[in-house]
Amino acid sequence: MTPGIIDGKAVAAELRARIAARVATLPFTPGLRVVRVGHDPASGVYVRNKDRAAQAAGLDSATIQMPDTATEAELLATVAALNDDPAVDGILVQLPLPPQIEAAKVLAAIDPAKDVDGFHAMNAGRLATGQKGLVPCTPKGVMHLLAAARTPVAGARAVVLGRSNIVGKPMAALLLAADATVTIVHSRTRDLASECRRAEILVAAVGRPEMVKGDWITEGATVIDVGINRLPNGGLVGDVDFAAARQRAAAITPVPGGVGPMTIACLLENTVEAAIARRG
Ligand SMILES: Nc1nc2c(c(=O)[nH]1)N[C@@H](CN(C=O)c1ccc(C(=O)N[C@@H](CCC(=O)O)C(=O)O)cc1)CN2
Repeated sequence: MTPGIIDGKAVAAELRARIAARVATLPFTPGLRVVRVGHDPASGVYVRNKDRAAQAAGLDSATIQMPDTATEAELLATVAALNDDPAVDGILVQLPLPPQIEAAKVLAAIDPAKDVDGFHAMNAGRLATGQKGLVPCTPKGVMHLLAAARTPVAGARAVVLGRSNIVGKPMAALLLAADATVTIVHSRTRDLASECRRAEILVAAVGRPEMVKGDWITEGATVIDVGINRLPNGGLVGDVDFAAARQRAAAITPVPGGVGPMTIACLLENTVEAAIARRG
């Protein structure tokens, strides 16, 4: 591992190996179903990678492909059938969905016990109130990366840039549960740069290419870049200006190869947790 660079691929590979070892000891095979609607190319890559990783870990995994023209009612009927299927422990509906389908309605229809994305309001509420539940994969992966980088979280000043239901809010809740002092900042925050400079842990999840500049980083901070932004030339960059930020950060995640691989590893972790909770 390059000093200061948090190798998400390596941490994810270790986690996937631990999960595979755990699955091998179970008296049942955890089942995962990923539902993809339409043909968004990036979603195609992510869904394929999820399926491969799940099968490699010994899960019973399959993708349900629905056409671009699928209606909300058809998707809800698919979710209902998966809710009722005893062989299925985890259900994930890949986002984004086509415009004719209201994502919130579909996510609310997933059985919270099978909601391996952790997006259902029941699981979000459990996380917010410190109860056990399924936790969204990307923020969960970030907590694993902080542990791997040996970044102390308890008592640390953590700043989360972004307030989405999928990353920003659950990220803040997890950091708070780990006793960090947490600030959420966003596009309407006054003087974002000064707020970020206060961070000992900075998590950028805003979806704007290289928005976080090198001089927003305090010397010795741990910087976690959740952004995956595709440039017109086909390259990928995060939300942080990596080259500049790494000069100041004690530890930083690259893009690609940082948080992304952890999202998939944590999906497997959630599926196994859901299976154990459901099947005893
Ligand atoms: N239902 C969900 N939909 C989406 C989620 C999610 O967690 N649940 N997150 C993203 C997409 N995503 C997983 O679904 C995801 C994105 C990126 C990666 C990843 O490993 N990225 C690589 C780069 C890959 C590339 O070249 O494009 C990396 O960062 O190294 C994994 C999963 C939106 N939808």
